[in-house]
Amino acid sequence: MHQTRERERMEVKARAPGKIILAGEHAVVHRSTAVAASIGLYTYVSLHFPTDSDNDDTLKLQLKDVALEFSWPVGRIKEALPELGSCLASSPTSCSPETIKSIAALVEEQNIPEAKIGLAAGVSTFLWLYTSIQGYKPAMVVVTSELPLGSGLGSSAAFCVSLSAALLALSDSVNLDYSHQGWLTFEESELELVNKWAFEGEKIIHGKPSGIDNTVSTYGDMIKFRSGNLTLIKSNMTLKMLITNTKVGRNTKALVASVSERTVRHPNTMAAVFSAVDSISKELATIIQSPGYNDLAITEKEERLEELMEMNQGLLQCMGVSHASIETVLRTTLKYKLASKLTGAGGGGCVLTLLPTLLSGTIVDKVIADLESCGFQCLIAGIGGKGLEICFGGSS
Ligand SMILES: Nc1ncnc2c1ncn2[C@@H]1O[C@H](COP(=O)(O)OP(=O)(O)O)[C@@H](O)[C@H]1O
Ligand SMILES: C[C@@](O)(CCOP(=O)(O)O)CC(=O)O
Ligand SMILES: [Mg+2]
Repeated sequence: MHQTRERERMEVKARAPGKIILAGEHAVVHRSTAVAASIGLYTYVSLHFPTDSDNDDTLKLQLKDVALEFSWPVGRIKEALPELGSCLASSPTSCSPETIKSIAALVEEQNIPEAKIGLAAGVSTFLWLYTSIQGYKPAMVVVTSELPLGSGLGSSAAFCVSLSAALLALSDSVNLDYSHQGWLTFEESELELVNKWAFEGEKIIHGKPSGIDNTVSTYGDMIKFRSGNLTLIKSNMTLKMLITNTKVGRNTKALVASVSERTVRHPNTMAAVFSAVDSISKELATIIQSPGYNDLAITEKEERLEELMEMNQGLLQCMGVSHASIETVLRTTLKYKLASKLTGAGGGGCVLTLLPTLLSGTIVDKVIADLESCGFQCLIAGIGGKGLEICFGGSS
């Protein structure tokens, strides 16, 4: 009882990282192996409940990056979603098609500008996760992100993971030390619960997610992932990747669906493509984990990785998810003998380029200048860092 009162006065902030997929995107949806690493760019979700004296009966959502604010009277949510609100936070369930429709009506009432309509899926996911975990309770939720949205760096998963974590942190389903100062990590069983809810959220945004993005965002580091199972990868080499954002917008759900449609049309051929990707991911994981004793061995490992990235890119092209802007990045980096592949869903979005250890800084600067002269945006992010963390603040 005391804990419940304490919780009501808390503010919680959760942060979850984005990711890069080193090999295996799309094929991982069709049960092939993929390798992903978290990156040092985060989405932050803060949550607090109004006090009785605030006399506020609305659920508010602020999406700072896109300058949008939403507000629903909790009575309206209860009326539209009477089947939710029983707060079974400890047992994640899927959102039924009927509930999706009712949620869509609540989102439509908010009149999202046409140019930002891609956000509707994120707002629907928010309403689903919020009501399932916290019920019909007034609150203020604020979201900010260092990740570009809809660019292949897993902003949707970072959103689902940080949101699920903040909601669970102030629920009965987890037992946390609210007096802890600074960032705190969840226990294994709590991470598992967050990851399951985040996966249910990703289903609303991706349609048919593999679960790799929410898993790497939850646990951090580098992982090998296949059919819902993860293996932690202990990297034995320093991997430096240049990330180029083509800034061509695209939508993961549509791209995942287009690969599935191609698979229905050419089942045997696509099975061979997915199987080749599976081998690429496994080989890539083996190389990253194998010891590299000296510069020669490291250069050899990097050359193998480059070849695998090129082969993976070719197979992604076979799946129909490359794009003219991605091809421009590939051509540009090839001028400097550097290998690249798209990362995430493709169709625009981000491209990875391996920067070998012995590559001079001058060349890196030249490639970046060349890519940026095409209108692209380059960044070098830390790979394989922390996963989900939370932090308490507020009036206690
Ligand atoms: N910070 C955020 N605020 C609001 N919605 C978000 C945020 N991050 C992600 N989303 C949702 O996720 C969608 C992008 O997901 P997706 O197409 O899978 O691309 P990616 O995961 O590569 O960024 C956005 O259109 C939006 O609906
Ligand atoms: C294409 C896919 O493999 C990764 C999608 O990543 P992103 O949403 O583009 O960051 C889909 C998935 O695994 O759920
Ligand atoms: Mg996504």
